[in-house]
Amino acid sequence: MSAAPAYSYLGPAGTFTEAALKQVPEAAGKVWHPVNNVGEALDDVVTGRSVAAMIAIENSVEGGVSATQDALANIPGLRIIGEFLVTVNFVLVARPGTTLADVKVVNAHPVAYAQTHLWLDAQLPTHGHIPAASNVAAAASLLLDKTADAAIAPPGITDHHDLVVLASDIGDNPNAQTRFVLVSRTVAVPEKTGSDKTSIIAELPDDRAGGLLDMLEQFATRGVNMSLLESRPIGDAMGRYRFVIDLDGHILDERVADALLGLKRFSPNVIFLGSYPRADKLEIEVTQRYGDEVFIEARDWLRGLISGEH
Ligand SMILES: O=C(O)C(=O)Cc1ccccc1
Repeated sequence: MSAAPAYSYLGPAGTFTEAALKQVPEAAGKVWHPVNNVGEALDDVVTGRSVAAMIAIENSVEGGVSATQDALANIPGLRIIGEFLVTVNFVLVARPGTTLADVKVVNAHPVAYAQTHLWLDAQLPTHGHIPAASNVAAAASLLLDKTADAAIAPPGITDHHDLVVLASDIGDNPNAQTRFVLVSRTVAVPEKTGSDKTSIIAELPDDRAGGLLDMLEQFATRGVNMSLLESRPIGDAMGRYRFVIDLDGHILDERVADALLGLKRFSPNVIFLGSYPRADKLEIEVTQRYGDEVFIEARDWLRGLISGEH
């Protein structure tokens, strides 16, 4: 383990991931490791090179970041300890002297590319695409070789590199946001704050009618709202999927704990990724029927019946 606590993030400096890490007060003044991909970031956490890694997990335009969801499903011993939102917009940059008419090939991170395709299709209908490891790596590549003529990058990129902006605000959705999570090694869950989220990944026991409904019912009957439900192929055979789920609430909320117990009773694999404070600070309100007291009273009632107290 490294001497000073370090934090890993998708680099180089200037990425949206770095902007997310800047929102973490505990990371201020610590060593920050720029890495090339999610796997490397999580490997730093597993090996203890870093205490935590910031990784993109979902964006408001494209949905879940599949590389992140798959890595969290496959690497044991990790916990999400926080989430952070970054508003993302993009510029098209090029080497000085390039004009928009010169652009034949665009270097871009696949997620950024997917979020700018309306603009690209309209303005550069015949362009080619070279994928990059990050938004800043895309821009930096322009100064390394001439395989691409332009790159999609965060607006602040010209502070880091001698490039010119050919077009600004090229994102398809001006309000696009990306959700990042801070991931550490498995730790005890933090206290609940009243504004929490719980992330899990679960598999179904077999391929029979109503299996997914069985899973969803665990949450519905306990008043637990889902804010994300996505399927990802397990990868071992065609047609086998796991479900990536975000729940409103904390594992220390009785209704969430009870729903997880219900799920665990029939799912062959429930991965608990963590309960952590929400980025949107939304207070989770539940009707009295799903409050902690009602679950506790019901358990006491059952104990009373068994012990003969009432
Ligand atoms: O953090 C970055 O800048 C990245 O390259 C990943 C990314 C890509 C697109 C939107 C948000 C994050």
